[in-house]
Amino acid sequence: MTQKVAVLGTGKIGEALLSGMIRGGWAPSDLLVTARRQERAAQLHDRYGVEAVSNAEAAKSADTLILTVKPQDMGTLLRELAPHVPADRLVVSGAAGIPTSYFEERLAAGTPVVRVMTNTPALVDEAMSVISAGTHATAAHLTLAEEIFSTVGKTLRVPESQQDAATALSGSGPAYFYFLVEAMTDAGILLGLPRDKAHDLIVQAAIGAAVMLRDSGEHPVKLRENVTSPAGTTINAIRELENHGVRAALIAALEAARDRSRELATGNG
Ligand SMILES: NC(=O)C1=CN([C@@H]2O[C@H](COP(=O)(O)OP(=O)(O)OC[C@H]3O[C@@H](n4cnc5c(N)ncnc54)[C@H](O)[C@@H]3O)[C@@H](O)[C@H]2O)C=CC1
Ligand SMILES: O=C(O)[C@@H]1CCC=N1
Repeated sequence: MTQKVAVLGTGKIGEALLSGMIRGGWAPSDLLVTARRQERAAQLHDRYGVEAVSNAEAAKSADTLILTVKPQDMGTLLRELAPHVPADRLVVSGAAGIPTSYFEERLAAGTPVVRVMTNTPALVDEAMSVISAGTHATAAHLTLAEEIFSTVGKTLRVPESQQDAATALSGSGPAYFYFLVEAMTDAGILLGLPRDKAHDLIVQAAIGAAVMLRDSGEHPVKLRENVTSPAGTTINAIRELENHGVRAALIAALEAARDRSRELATGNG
């Protein structure tokens, strides 16, 4: 049976997923989108050939509803959707923080809900999408969610109790790397390099390091030791990183992101 999938609230994440699904072989005629503004709906239709409909229409005609609005907009969207969503629809939430119970309380009894935390590298098919089942989601629902999100990268199943931590690590994760690249590019300027060259050097170092982390099978400590020559340059930099508490700062930063994800649990955070 053909699955009809609707993406509701098609912003950055929703569009990344939509384009990935189409690249992954989903027919635009099996996809629906909703958007708040008419111009956005028209833009999505022009770009991807998908039909843009109202939220109520999507709830009636799609088998799977993927909700990609901001956590703060989820309550409003659910109030709009609730009267129109039959209990056999699979509801997939892409929102940070909001637990599956939030949806289960607001939709028809027995509605299967799957919670997914993806990240923006979905735009280049390098996402990590972390997937958890709600009370009524079956193995088949999880498999379908994996099929959908695997069009934009890797997927990983975790118990829902680990979703806030996953959000702090991989949902927000790309931002930390961009922040580091920005800071190290500034360092390059301090050391006298032109900004564009400093940027290229750091980005290629990041790509090289990322590929080695993924493909070498070595522990990150070993990879770092291989760069760190006795009485060499790297150990001087590492000492400064430790002196400035960068490890502790990162642990505190991710703990703060995890706490914020918990706060968003009401959807009104
Ligand atoms: N940006 C990121 O890196 C990540 C975001 N997320 C989650 O994805 C969700 C979306 O985030 P973004 O794509 O960054 O936000 P966004 O603001 O780009 O997209 C949300 C879209 O929802 C639309 N919208 C809001 N209420 C609506 C309604 N009632 N009906 C139809 N459309 C409606 C907005 O107009 C907007 O286009 C959030 O819940 C966020 O927690 C998850 C992983 C990473
Ligand atoms: O900052 C946020 O709330 C979203 C969720 C994970 C990444 N961006």
